[in-house]
Order: sequence, then C-alpha cells, then structure tokens
Amino acid sequence: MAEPAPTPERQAVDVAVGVLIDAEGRFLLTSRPEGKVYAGYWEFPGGKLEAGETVVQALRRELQEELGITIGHAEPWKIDLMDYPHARVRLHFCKVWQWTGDFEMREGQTMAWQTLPVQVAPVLPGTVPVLAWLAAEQGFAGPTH
Ligand SMILES: Nc1nc2c([nH]c(=O)n2[C@H]2C[C@H](O)[C@@H](COP(=O)(O)OP(=O)(O)OP(=O)(O)O)O2)c(=O)[nH]1
Repeated sequence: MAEPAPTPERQAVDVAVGVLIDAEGRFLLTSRPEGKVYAGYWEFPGGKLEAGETVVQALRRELQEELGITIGHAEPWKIDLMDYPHARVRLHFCKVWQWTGDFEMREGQTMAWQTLPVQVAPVLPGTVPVLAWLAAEQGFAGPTH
C-alpha cells in the first residue's frame, strides 16, 4: 500500500528579536499592538526579516521603526523555532546593551523594563524560553513569569 504523502513542512519565517539590557541589568518587554496576532501579549521587540536583510540589519530597522531608537552592537545569542497556528517562526534573539535616541512607542505599544520574575502578563509563548535562558544565566530559581 502506498504511504500517505508527508505533510509539507511549513516554511519558517525569520524574525529578529532584541533583548535590550539597561545599565541596571533590566530587560525591555513591549506589548504587541492592536491589530497584530497575540495583541496585548508581552514580547521582546523585533520583527520579520525583509528580503536580503541580515538578522542584525532587520533588528536595527525594526527597533528604529517601532521604538525610535538606534541600536549599537547587537550580539547574536540564541535561535529558537516556534510553531504557532498562524505561522512557524525562527526567532533570532540578539542581546543589545547600547542604543541612542528616546523611546517612542510608534505602534501604540507599551514598554516595561523588567527583572525576573516578570511583572507583566500575558507573556507571548515565544518569550517564555528567553526568560528561562536569562534565569539560567542569572542563577535565578523559581517561576519566571
Ligand atoms: N517581536 C517578537 N516576535 C515574537 C517573539 N516571540 C515570538 O514567538 N514572536 C513571533 C510573533 C510573530 O509571529 C512573529 C513576529 O512577527 P511580527 O508580526 O511581530 O513582525 P512584524 O513587526 O514584522 O509584523 P508585520 O510587519 O508583519 O505586521 O514572531 C518575540 O519575543 N518578539
């Protein structure tokens, strides 16, 4: 008997995500704006790569567009694959310690500087592993959010 045809793997969309860390060691979360999937969920700021862009180029553009800041060095940190009903995404997380400009929420988001455990909710599923990585780095035990 013929095998059933395999379901084609959904193509993953590459997303550049920034883990901005301030002088006090806090990290920045932003809420997803109205009109996007998971509106109101908290995440690390970023967005999809456009054709021909590197991760760092896309991150620089997205943070300029969404937050009005210009980032300095971005350090590629972790890559994670998430399968949502709406899309399969490959998240490229970069750490960023330096930026210039004043934060402006250009898409009507909200921002919050956080430490562990995170005080905002709900947190996007794709953000949860990042909190666990930060907890491991910091030797933080207990729920992260
Ligand atoms: N920015 C961001 N996106 C994340 C995180 N975790 C996670 O699963 N995602 C997912 C949610 C979305 O499916 C995708 C990002 O797409 P997006 O819709 O925010 O990107 P974009 O700003 O380019 O949006 P658009 O122009 O298509 O409206 O990645 C995260 O921490 N930050």
